[in-house]
Parts: sequence; C-alpha cells; structure tokens
Amino acid sequence: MSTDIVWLRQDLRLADNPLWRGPLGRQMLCVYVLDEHWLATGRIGRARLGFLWQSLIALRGELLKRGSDLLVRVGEPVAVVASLAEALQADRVRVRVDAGWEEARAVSRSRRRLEAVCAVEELEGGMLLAPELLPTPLEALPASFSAFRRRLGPAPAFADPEPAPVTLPPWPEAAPRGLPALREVCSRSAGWRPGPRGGFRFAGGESAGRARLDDYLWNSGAVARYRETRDGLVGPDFSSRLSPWLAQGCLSARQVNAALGEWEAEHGESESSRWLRLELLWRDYFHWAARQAGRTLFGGRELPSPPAAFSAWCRGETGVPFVDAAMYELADTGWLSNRARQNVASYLVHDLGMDWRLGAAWFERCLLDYDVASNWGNWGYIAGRGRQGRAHRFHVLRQADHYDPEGAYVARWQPDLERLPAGTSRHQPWRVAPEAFPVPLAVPEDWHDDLLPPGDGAGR
Ligand SMILES: Cc1cc2nc3c(=O)[nH]c(=O)nc-3n(C[C@H](O)[C@H](O)[C@H](O)COP(=O)(O)OP(=O)(O)OC[C@H]3O[C@@H](n4cnc5c(N)ncnc54)[C@H](O)[C@@H]3O)c2cc1C
Repeated sequence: MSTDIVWLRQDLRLADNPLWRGPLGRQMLCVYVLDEHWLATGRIGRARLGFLWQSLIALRGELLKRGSDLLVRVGEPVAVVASLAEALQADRVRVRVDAGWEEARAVSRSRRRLEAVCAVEELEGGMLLAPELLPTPLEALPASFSAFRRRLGPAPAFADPEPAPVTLPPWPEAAPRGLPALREVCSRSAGWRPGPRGGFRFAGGESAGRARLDDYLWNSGAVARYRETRDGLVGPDFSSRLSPWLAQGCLSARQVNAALGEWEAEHGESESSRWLRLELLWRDYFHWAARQAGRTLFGGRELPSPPAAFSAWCRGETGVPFVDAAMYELADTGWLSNRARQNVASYLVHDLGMDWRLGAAWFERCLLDYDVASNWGNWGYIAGRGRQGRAHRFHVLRQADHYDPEGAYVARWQPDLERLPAGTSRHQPWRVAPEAFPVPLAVPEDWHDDLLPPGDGAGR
C-alpha cells in the first residue's frame, strides 16, 4: 500500500494547497514539526506560537472531517520527518517550496537522508505567481520591485485558487496522531493574551482567515477606502490585517486575489482594490527575491552582541514617542502597521546606527505575521542591504506629524502623553515638558529645523 507523508510548514490550509493535489497515496500522514531550536533560542515568540497553535488545531479539525488527521511534534524537523518516513516505509514525502534558506536546506538534508527510503517531492504554492509565470528566470529577477512589476505588464493574470479536497486518504494504521497542549510546549505562550488597546483580535486558522477576508471586503467594506487609509495607525480596518494568515499559509495569495476579483465584479475595480493587489505582489517579489538571495538575505546570520540602546528600542524607551508607541504596540499585540514598521526600522538603523539584523531578528521573534522573505527583505530594503543597494531613511519626526497629526496614536500607547496638547507637542515631549520626558537616545541633525522651542507647552 503506497504511503505519503505531507510535511506541513507555512501552508496550514485545505483550500488552494498543492500538497493535497492528487494522485495521493493509499494512505497519508500529515505532520507539522515545531523546530525545537526556534523555541530554545526564542526565535518564535509567544504571540506567534499561540497563533500557530490555533492554526494547527483548526487544520486538524478540517483534516479529521475529511478522514485524515494531523500529527504535531516538537523537535528537529528533518530528524522527525525522516524517522516517520522510515518507520512507515513511506513512498513519498511532500513539502512546499519555502522562500527561506534554512527551510530549503532542511528539504535538501531530508532528501539526502531519505535517499534509500523514498522520494521527497517539493511543490510550489501559496504565492500569486508560479515560477513559470515569473517575467524573468529567477537568476535574472529585476533588482527593484518597480522593474519587476513593469516586466509583468499592466494586467498580469494570476491563476484561480483550487478548492479544498472533499476527502483525503486514511491515516496509516497505528501511526501516531494529535498535538501536545500549548501549555506543555510553552506555558508563557498559553497564558499570553493581546492587550485591549490594539482594538483587534487575531485568531489562527483557515476559517478565521477567511472570515477576516470576508469582513474586510464585504461586511465593513473597508477595502473601498484602502488607498486612502492604508497608512493608518489606529483602528481595525485601515488595512486588511491579513498578514498573519498569509504568513502561516492559512490563506493563499491567490485566494485573496480571487476574493478581491469577486468584490471588483460587484463594486468595480478601483485605485484601492488595485493597490491591495499591488501589495500582494510586493509579497511575491520579496518571496522570489529571498529564493534568489539564499543565505545572503540575512547578511550573515551571526548577530553582533546588541548594544544597550538596542534593549531601549525593543522596550519602547528611546524617548521618541512615534517609535516607542509602535514598540509597545508590537509587544502588546504582536502586530504593527506598515507605516510604524518602516519608522521603527529606520530609526534603529539610520538614527541609532545599529545593525539592521538585530532589528530583523527582534521582529522575527515578536511578529505574529513573521515571514522570512517579507521580514528580512523589508529590513534589508530599509538598511540598503537589499537588491537595490539603496538605503531608505525616514524622517521620523515629520512622519509622526504627517501620519499622526493629533498625536492620537502615540497617546494611545503612552497615556502620559495625553496631558500634552494634541498635535506636535506629543511627538516632542522632551521639548515641551523636559522635566517629565527624557531627551531621545538620538536626535538627528536634520530634525533641528522641526524642533519646537524649549518649554513650548501650549505647543502646536
Ligand atoms: C521592517 C519591516 C518588516 C516587515 N516584516 C513583515 C513580515 O515579517 N511579514 C509580513 O507579512 N510583512 C512584513 N512587512 C510588510 C508589511 O508591513 C506587512 O505585510 C503589513 O503591514 C501587514 O498588514 P496588512 O495585512 O494589513 O497589509 P495590507 O496593507 O492590507 O496588504 C495586504 C498584504 O500584502 C502583503 N504586503 C503588504 N505590504 C507588504 C510589504 N511591504 N512587503 C511584503 N508584503 C507586503 C502582506 O501579505 C499583506 O497582508 C514588513 C515591513 C517592514 C517595513
């Protein structure tokens, strides 16, 4: 009897998942292995671990409905998958191609280890584009997103998502099943809840992701305003907030694109719907760029020892409210708007002069939506270590005034700012109330023209 092992990683969904595409073996075991090294080194923080566990529980429910099941183990992924394949005398291990260098290396290692046992089959999925739809061979991927987009043409066509399987092959007799309780894996994660100030609750799993997509498109209809609101900082709907589900593969980009197409069929294509699709394409671009970059995406994985000011940045104690508020939000919710991510990253790298990899590693730990390609790709882009080689610095003080003109965002996360008048004062508390607020760790030269006169408590 032929036996398949489906090795799940960032593809925790039934629909539009190439891993279930037939013909499948007569029996099939589905396994997810939480890398023990991530746990031991803190590379996965408690917020993401909780979201991951919810996603695994939801997936198990869907697999059981279809006559299959899920096995979740904590260990060294290659060793766990290989020993299962050996024990079951599997014919094939199926796994999705991942953008990460470590993930790709894990597949190569499992292929070598299982050479005499079974085949290891890698399948593409999750992205808008399949490799054959790329406008250039991967080795010739354009150095900038704009060039990539131009090469795709004005209206690239993306394939439709595939439906979820109705039934799946039975579980191998006597094979282990089930998952450990989260409190046994990490009690801190099991006890973690986001604070109320974020105003949004992320729940892992395919149907929760689908519900958020429907809500954003059809219930709140907020997608119609995406173009104008996408740089927002406060509220549940200024952007889609689909990133955690996309990152864990609870949703595929093609599913989001197809749902957006249905919305456009009823409401008409708009700047907003086109822009949201463009963001999905950015995600694709980072994915393909990471695959091309391999290990160099990380700029060398050995991180320098963090200087003291790095901990201040992590804890939201730089003295710059726009940075500190975002770092509180990240710690409290596991999520941040794109605008906030860009600013905290820029301040760390360009104004505090720290190694960008420290920031990327901190985000890797904290973000609910951590995605190897998008995270390291965006950090590299800001630091000037990306494909373009040009750094992107943000004038954080002007950004704060522009995107948070009343100081509502900073006061939400730092309530002691509420006593200052709404407006610029809240972004420069060390200027208007120096007795209560310390001078920031770094006040760059080009902020000087924008600084309020000292003690100007009435403020702007
Ligand atoms: C320093 C830094 C680190 C980042 N790390 C991650 C990460 O680990 N995981 C992650 O998913 N995104 C990351 N991003 C990209 C972006 O900030 C988030 O995707 C976005 O804020 C998620 O919110 P949303 O789902 O509401 O996005 P929307 O604005 O609604 O966009 C829809 C989707 O498009 C994709 N997308 C949007 N912007 C980007 C972008 N700049 N790069 C890649 N994909 C994008 C995401 O999948 C997102 O869910 C990072 C950005 C920066 C500046």
